[in-house]
Amino acid sequence: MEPLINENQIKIGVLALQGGFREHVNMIKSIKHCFSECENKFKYSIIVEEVKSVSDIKKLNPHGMILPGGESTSMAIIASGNDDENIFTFLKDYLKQGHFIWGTCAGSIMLSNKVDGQKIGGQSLIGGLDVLISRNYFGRQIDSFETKINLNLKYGKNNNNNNNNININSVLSLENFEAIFIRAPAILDILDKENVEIIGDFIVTKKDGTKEKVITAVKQNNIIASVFHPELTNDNRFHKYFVQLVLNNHLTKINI
Ligand SMILES: NC(=O)CC[C@H](N)C(=O)O
Repeated sequence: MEPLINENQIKIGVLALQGGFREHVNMIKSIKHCFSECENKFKYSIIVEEVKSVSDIKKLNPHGMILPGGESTSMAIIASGNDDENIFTFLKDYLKQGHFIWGTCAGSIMLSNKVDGQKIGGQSLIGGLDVLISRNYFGRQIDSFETKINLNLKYGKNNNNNNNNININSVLSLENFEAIFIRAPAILDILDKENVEIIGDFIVTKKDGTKEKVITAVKQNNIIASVFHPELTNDNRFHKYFVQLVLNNHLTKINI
């Protein structure tokens, strides 16, 4: 018998090769439901699963994916050592199909087109995000820190369907968001100024007392990157924002 398919579901896959994937799964689980912003509000339940291989991803068929923090070099090695298809290659295609991917910390490095401080000999990347990222900008593990930052989470310009009532220009402003930086990267340069939107930055006081503005979160169409770890706090608003983006994108695709 065919399994019953619940149409009102949004499925999120969390890449579980290495690093802080469980925390993301728990954060998404804490959301439970999201709602379409169309005239007839539909309630969607949220399914989240760890995925370790291309066949896991194909089986789940997620509407959106999260790449956790950890160690981007280790994840690249694990991804290429699998007998299965290479996950990074698969995720490049997944992005091209217009699905959303959110990378946190190591995840944001893997999504970047240009990486400063790569391991010797280079490291394989998924790419797609047109920024220059510095892999260990804030130093070593011992230099990890927490701070409050402001975020302006944008719903974006990648919506060409006017039939739904999603307000694509709306911005969710989060003040004093607890941001945890662990061997964190920083986005040093935006290479495609037209398409990459800055959704988070803050002023760092460097060891010599000078101040510098660093970019901590960006959006480029269906790619979200944050260099800090919202999954390690008790605040699920960034995760809610991501789920809402994924749902809006899904509604655009099915033309609601
Ligand atoms: N917490 C993290 O994800 C650190 C990322 C690490 N700097 C890397 O290169 O992968």
